Amino acid sequence: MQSFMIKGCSILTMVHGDKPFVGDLLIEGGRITNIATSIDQQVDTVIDGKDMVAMPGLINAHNHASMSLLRAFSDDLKLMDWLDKKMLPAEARMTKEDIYWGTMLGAAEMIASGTTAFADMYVQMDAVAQAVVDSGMRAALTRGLVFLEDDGGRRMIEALDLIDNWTGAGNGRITTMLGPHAPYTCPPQPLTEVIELARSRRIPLHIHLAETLEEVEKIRTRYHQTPTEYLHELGIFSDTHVLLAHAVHLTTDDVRLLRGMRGGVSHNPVSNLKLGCGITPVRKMLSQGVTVGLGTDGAGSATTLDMFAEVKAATWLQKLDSGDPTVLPAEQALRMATIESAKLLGIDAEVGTLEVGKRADLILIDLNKPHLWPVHDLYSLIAYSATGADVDTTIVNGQILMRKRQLLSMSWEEVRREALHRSARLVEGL
Ligand SMILES: N[C@@H](CCSC[C@H]1O[C@@H](n2cnc3c(=O)[nH]cnc32)[C@H](O)[C@@H]1O)C(=O)O
Ligand SMILES: [Zn+2]
Repeated sequence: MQSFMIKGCSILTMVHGDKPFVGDLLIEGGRITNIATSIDQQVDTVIDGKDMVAMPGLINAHNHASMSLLRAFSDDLKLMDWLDKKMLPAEARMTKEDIYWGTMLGAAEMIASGTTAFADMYVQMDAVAQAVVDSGMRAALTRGLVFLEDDGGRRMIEALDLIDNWTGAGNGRITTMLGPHAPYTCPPQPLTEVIELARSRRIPLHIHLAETLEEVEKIRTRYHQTPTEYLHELGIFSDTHVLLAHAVHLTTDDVRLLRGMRGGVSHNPVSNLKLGCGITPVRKMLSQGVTVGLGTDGAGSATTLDMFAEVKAATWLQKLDSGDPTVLPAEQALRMATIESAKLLGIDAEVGTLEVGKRADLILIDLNKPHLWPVHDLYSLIAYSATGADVDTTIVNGQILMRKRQLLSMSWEEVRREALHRSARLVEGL
């Protein structure tokens, strides 16, 4: 594995309390081995960090990467119409190869916009995992489990196959979870079985929660509970690491049920805004000590996987909701997109900050642009002015996946061609 040094860049470690400074970063054997104002050491490659900001790669805590094939195909619909009338019929046509190339398209977009790791819930997970290995990204993968009809246990078998066959693949870049899809697609009995299995095998869980008012009504009619109470009563928060996606419609009492939980919430503000879902009670969650990270959801709904957009939307929404521009300041919003999301994926010991000993998952942002000049407060500049297109270099596990905006782990021409003809077939007539 190559050793290399990034010289003379502004460094945002994203370690709480660290101040930005100009210095060098040394990467050897896939890990960060030194960070200092000046490092004198022979390396294979030196990257000039002039006008660059180095920071941890962004971590997308909730995605369905392969849905990138369905980007901009059915926007401006209600969530349940979008899902039932458009997504599910298109997804029913997806082959393993479609899902591989859809995930490659998602990975291309993520790498090109500075995301180094993501949590994904989908089907045909061998194809997703292979795309993660090939693209060089890091991912926490789940086979989504919908229990609306008897499938003879097929989905569960696939979920466990993913865990048995792919955990640790790609030099440890792949981790796995169990993914009961949502309270409205998982009745009590199978959901209890999944929770028990997760507890006994110490497997983390990934589940959608309380995304729409429609869901809240459905669960109230069926079980006379809120979606959060439903999960709580089945014991989901007692011992297991749980990644909750959305968690928009939570009462104050619901938020209290999350206190002390392992894992936390992936807040997906762009998707919530676009689908008109509501405003997630992020401030209440934070005040109860709940970990809140950021995610995009699939490009089929969010239409973009650019985590810089999530950072902006997250902080703006809380400022608007509270009428107080001091809440969720830039630095905190950026921490949500890095180390807090890393905690949700259970990989914060390895990534999420720039620290000696951690895996080298980092990005360089090019400041030599009119909208990123001059530099006063770097956190503000990155949170409020930068977009994914300003990322110059993306590194995962010490491997350079994009340099000077050229994707290196895949052929963009090939991904582009495959995505085009496959997506056309998926949506034909829908
Ligand atoms: N349909 C599969 C399970 C797939 S899990 C992932 C599912 O999540 C769906 N999905 C994507 N975004 C959202 C969302 O925001 N809320 C709810 N479901 C979503 C997506 O369309 C996909 O079908 C089965 O029956 O085996
Ligand atoms: Zn989702």
